[in-house]
Amino acid sequence: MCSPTRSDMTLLGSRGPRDDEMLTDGALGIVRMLHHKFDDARRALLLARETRTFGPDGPDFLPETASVREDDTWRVAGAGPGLEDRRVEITGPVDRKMTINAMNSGARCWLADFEDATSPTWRNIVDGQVNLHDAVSRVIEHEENGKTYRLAADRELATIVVRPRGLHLDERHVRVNGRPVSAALFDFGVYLHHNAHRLVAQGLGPYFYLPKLESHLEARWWDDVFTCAERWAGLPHGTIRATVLIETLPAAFEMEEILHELRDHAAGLNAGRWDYIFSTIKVLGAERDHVLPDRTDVTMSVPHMRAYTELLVRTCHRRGAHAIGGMAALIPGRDPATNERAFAAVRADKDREAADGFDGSWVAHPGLVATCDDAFSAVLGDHPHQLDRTREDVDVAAGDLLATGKTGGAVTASGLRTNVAVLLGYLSSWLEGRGAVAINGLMEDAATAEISRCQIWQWIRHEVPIDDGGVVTRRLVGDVLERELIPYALEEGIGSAEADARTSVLRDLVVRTALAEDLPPFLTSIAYAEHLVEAAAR
Ligand SMILES: CC(=O)SCCNC(=O)CCNC(=O)[C@H](O)C(C)(C)COP(=O)(O)OP(=O)(O)OC[C@H]1O[C@@H](n2cnc3c(N)ncnc32)[C@H](O)[C@@H]1OP(=O)(O)O
Ligand SMILES: O=CC(=O)O
Ligand SMILES: [Mg+2]
Repeated sequence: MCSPTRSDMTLLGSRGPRDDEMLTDGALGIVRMLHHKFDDARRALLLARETRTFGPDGPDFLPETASVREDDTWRVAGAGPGLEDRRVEITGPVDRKMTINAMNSGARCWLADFEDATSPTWRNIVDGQVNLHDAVSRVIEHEENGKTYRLAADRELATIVVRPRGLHLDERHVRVNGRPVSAALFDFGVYLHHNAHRLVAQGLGPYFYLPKLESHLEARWWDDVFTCAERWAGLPHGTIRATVLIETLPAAFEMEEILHELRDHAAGLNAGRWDYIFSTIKVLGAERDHVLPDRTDVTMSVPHMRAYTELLVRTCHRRGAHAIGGMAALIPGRDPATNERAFAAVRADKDREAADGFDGSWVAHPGLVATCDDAFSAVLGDHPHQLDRTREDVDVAAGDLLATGKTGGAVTASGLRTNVAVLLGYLSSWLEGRGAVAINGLMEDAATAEISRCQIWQWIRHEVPIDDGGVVTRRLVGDVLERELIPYALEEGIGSAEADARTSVLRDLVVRTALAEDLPPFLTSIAYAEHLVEAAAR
């Protein structure tokens, strides 16, 4: 095991008032140890993602792991204490006010998000750890607009499930021998160090959501990380519990294997629908037969999305794991009529999931907790889950997961304009440090922005005809982009240096990530390196 001294470690980010409490020798010691033990393997896994190829029809179930799928005898560890009933989970960034609001929301769990909902500025990341530590210690407070926020004494608080950043992201403000550490290991290690023992003493545990996995080998990597971190921290094996997001197309073909690799630590799987659509376009996008219509037409009831969620429930329940549903993006706002439609749409989404056998689901806003709770309670009653519904009726073949051609819908001029507008709106907010934002009554985050970007790329690549008689070309998108940039220029003052600077950053990011010949794997990797990293860490 590596020594906890950290003479080879450098911190390059700005200092906040409470950093000394978070960036302690103990916290950095575990990050450094994990870096030495696991970062080469992480980089090898990322390389394997780049070089992985699929057959002409796309991914398939792996022949070499058939025995894992066929073996009926193994089960996962399942829910840890405090995770037995997950009928409603709220998600959100680790911002101080939202931490308190999420904990108090009445949801059973809170997905505390360093990933899709967080813009990973160094300050957001370290302050997020401060907020989590204060929340776990039950001392968190916040003042805003004359209101004091504190944890409710009169109701059960949400169980915290932390989502570290994905394997593809570096944390450039922390270096070991000059090399950035993995953002995932940083988020995981610092949280575990500061909170695991206190959580266990509270009758809970260190719980994690694992985002954007692409193979069971990545699950094996995480399992090794957990086992090593448990030993380092003096926690019994299996104290850590993970819920894996099945949110990439290749992972949908390896759900069983992912659970098997993590079986001593696995609590469940989640149907991360937005990244799943993004990944589907990324993996199949070069094939004309797989062109997807406007985002609004890629609903959860189209055949390939349905196959994915049905298989997820069946796989989970066969192995004793919770199946957690995904995010309906509609959120309440100020207009009562719009709200009524949003509540009805979210209710229908949660009703469908509950009827399909999911054990709980996600909401993006405290105003939707009751809607999700009602939908699941109507099916679960007093039972904490429905693991006994084994869904043996489900029979999903590879072709069902790849049946994008049966999606229906259309590519429209309005869908194209929306994709450009959402991408700009999201990027603009992300660059200012907000990783989730409401646009036109919908929650937008890194995953939904990725869909917009990839759809633009896919439609250009295939010169897809649109409803106004035209065809999507780079030139057409360029025109739409210039029109959609006007509000940003107006905000700064047309012709001003600020307007030029803002629009040129946004334009450049869209051009390089959506209009490029080859689709870059992640928008956030490019934008992070160029725009979020503080000067000292570039
Ligand atoms: C694809 C995926 O990965 S989904 C998961 C990742 N995405 C997310 O987690 C998004 C979560 N949702 C959000 O971040 C927010 O709801 C947003 C940004 C979309 C909208 O936030 P706002 O514009 O602040 O909404 P709104 O003004 O209606 O909020 C009302 C109150 O609810 C709070 N609130 C809203 N959403 C949340 C949330 N998810 N968690 C906790 N509190 C919340 C606000 O802080 C505000 O509190 P206040 O009244 O005390 O000031
Ligand atoms: O993380 C969730 C998703 O839908 O993406
Ligand atoms: Mg996601």
